[in-house]
Amino acid sequence: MTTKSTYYAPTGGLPPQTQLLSDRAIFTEAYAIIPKRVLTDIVISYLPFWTGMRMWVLARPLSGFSETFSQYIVEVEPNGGSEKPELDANAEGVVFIVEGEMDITIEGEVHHLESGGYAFLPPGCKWSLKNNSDKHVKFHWIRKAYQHCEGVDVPEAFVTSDHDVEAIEMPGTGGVWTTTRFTEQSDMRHDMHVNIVTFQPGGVIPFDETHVMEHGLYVLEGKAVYHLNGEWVEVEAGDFMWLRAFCPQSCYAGGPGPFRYLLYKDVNRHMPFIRPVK
Ligand SMILES: NC(=O)N[C@H](N)C(=O)O
Repeated sequence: MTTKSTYYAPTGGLPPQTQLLSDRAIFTEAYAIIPKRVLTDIVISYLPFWTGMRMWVLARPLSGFSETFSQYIVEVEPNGGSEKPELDANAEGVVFIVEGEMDITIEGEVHHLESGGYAFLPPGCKWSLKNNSDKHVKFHWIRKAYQHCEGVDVPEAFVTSDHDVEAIEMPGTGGVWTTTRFTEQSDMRHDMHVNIVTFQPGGVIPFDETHVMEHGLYVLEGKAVYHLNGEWVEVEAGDFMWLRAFCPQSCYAGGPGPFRYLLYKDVNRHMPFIRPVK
């Protein structure tokens, strides 16, 4: 299936001086909302061994105990990139392009990724990245410490695109709620899923899902009201939601177009054993 999508990609700079001060940035014990207008020059970060890049950190483990992932939006200038993007040998990652194009080299093979392009990078994978185009490229980079499991292989790297993977209807929803799955749910090599969830206008999660798995949700397109831990929050393209384990969640897609988000979820593992069994 080939359909072109336009994703929200932040612009940086500062909001105009005329902007109202009312804001929807929220941080509670169960969730955080980072609205798109918070993604300004004030919150820019950089990383070692990168050139011509800046990034917005959307999520990272806070307590060092129960949170599983970090998520960045990375902007790379023409000719920018990194020969040593990942410094942690046990980190796996997903890269998802929201604007522009770039080349990613994985184990010596060069792949050209455009908007909607998706790369899975397993732990220990050798990869590098370069923007060979004449425009900025922007992408999400989601990272997690891989949970090895004796007898289960580490998954291999792959490259695909939102445009090449068919969205699957959630049972009984008549197609108003679909999920684009980039890995098979039954593939036990994977301990994280980064999928795209799409609701057509009026589509709903009709009950407060409550589960131990964490989420990062970045709104790629459209708008909705999300019900988070008993509170209604309006969200739109460019907003980020960080949901801690157990945060009750449901939503209502407001239209007029589809409501789509990139969804991180930790899956397929026992909870970590903190102490070895004697
Ligand atoms: N908020 C969500 O989209 N949650 C998903 N249904 C999920 O947990 O897979």
